[in-house]
Amino acid sequence: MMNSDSFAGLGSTIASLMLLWAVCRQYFPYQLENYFSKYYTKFITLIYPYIEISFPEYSGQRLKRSEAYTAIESYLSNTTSERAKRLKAEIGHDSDKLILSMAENEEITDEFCGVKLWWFSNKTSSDRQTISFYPNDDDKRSYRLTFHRRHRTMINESYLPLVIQQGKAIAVQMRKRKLYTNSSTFDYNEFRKLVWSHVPFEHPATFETLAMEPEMKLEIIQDLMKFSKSKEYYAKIGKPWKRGYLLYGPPGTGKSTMIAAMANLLDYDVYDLELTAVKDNSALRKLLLNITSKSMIVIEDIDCSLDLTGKRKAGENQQEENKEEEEKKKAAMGAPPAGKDECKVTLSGLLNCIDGLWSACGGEKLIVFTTNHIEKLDPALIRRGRMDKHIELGYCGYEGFKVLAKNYLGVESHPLFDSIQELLKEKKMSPADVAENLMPKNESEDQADLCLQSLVKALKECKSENEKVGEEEVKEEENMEVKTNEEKLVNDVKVGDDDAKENKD
Ligand SMILES: Nc1ncnc2c1ncn2[C@@H]1O[C@H](COP(=O)(O)OP(=O)(O)OP(=O)(O)O)[C@@H](O)[C@H]1O
Ligand SMILES: [Mg+2]
Repeated sequence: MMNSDSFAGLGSTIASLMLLWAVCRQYFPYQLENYFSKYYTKFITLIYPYIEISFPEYSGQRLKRSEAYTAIESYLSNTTSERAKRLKAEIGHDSDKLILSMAENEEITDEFCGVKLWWFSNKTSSDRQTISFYPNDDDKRSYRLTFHRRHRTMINESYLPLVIQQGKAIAVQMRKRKLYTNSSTFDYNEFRKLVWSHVPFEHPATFETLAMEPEMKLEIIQDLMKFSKSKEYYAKIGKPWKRGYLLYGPPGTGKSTMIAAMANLLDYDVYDLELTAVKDNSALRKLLLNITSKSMIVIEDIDCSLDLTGKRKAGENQQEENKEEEEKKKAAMGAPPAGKDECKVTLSGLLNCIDGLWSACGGEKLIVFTTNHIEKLDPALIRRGRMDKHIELGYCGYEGFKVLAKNYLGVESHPLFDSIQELLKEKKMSPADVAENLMPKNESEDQADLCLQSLVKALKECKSENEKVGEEEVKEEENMEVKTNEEKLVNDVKVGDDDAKENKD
């Protein structure tokens, strides 16, 4: 086997030959050029007995990172630390250990069954000048494997499958769970472009610390565990391996906390999708394609994220017309056109991503929506099959209170528990408010007594369900009244406009 020096020597000889050929070829007629080109390739193959395989990070339209590249990256990060001379360092899974991996444009050797191989981490940068705080999107990375052609079969059939398999296993081992968010980065060409950025996922919530009825908790845990073990089942019934959860209920009832508990239970990454920051349906598709397996896609407050309901309602045309008229008026006054940067994700685009053909990409994943107003959502968005499980998170019950008392005060029984149980039957307080009352205010010893007393006081002052329902009805009536008045006003203005037009005619 050649050593590194002779390998480099051979490389430079070939480079010189190629240069010579490039200079000479312009003096040949094309028939001769074809002839020589054929023999030139044969000649190079004859004297250069090595095979090179390239594994680019992205291929085609850069839609999805190559799985082979990711696996090789993990494999090499494990094997390179002793061999490479230039390394990059990153904090590892438990945040106190550095993981070293091969730097860009660095070469290392590996050995398999006595055969020597070379791995080269290649990075080419675009010549385009961009001003950005983020890594250049046009950098092209790849790994190149070089080996002697006599080992072709062994490398293809044994070594590469082993590298991929070991790489995947290492990736799972070293995996540090992440919380992703879609933020926009400046891009010279497209002006705005979306990428996922991430931080380590460190939310400590678990189902144990979650305040809710024990039967409901158990049912959700069982459902999640069953889902995570059902790869074959989903394949058998011909369904993508995904499950939709809709969490709904008043503010502070634990929807976001439950998402964290679900992610911690299943050991999933969380992709917090901010729909309003997504440019259009194809940007959404691209984002979702870059979500890996074992992930949760979360859209919080889906009713506020987009006007997903309004698009289908009658009267939409009227609204659009009004909008257009307003725009025209603004333009006449010299104002810049609005909505240039507006989010154009549509309901059908979102539905398509949730369970269209694209939804099968990426494997095991949960899609979770949260809302305070389930009644505002389009039925198509939350129908069973799309959002398979609807979970209502309600006001704090006695069982939930007991969990919170144990979490916050470390008490499992207390003389005040009975009166709290009675009060919780009629008063409607969110777990967030209960938790706030149970939070020790200082470090004195009788904190449990004080906190429970303060909770009893707060519960007595809190409104009962009937009062709350009555209040909501009044609010709704008020809203309706405001709406009707607004509509009347718009109509009056329109009628006035029409009259003026007619008079003019
Ligand atoms: N069921 C619960 N179990 C334990 N803690 C809870 C629960 N509900 C709320 N909390 C506490 O209250 C805080 C707020 O809860 P959370 O953010 O999960 O509510 P939410 O339902 O997502 O509210 P919103 O609808 O306003 O987003 C949390 O930090 C958590 O400490
Ligand atoms: Mg929330």
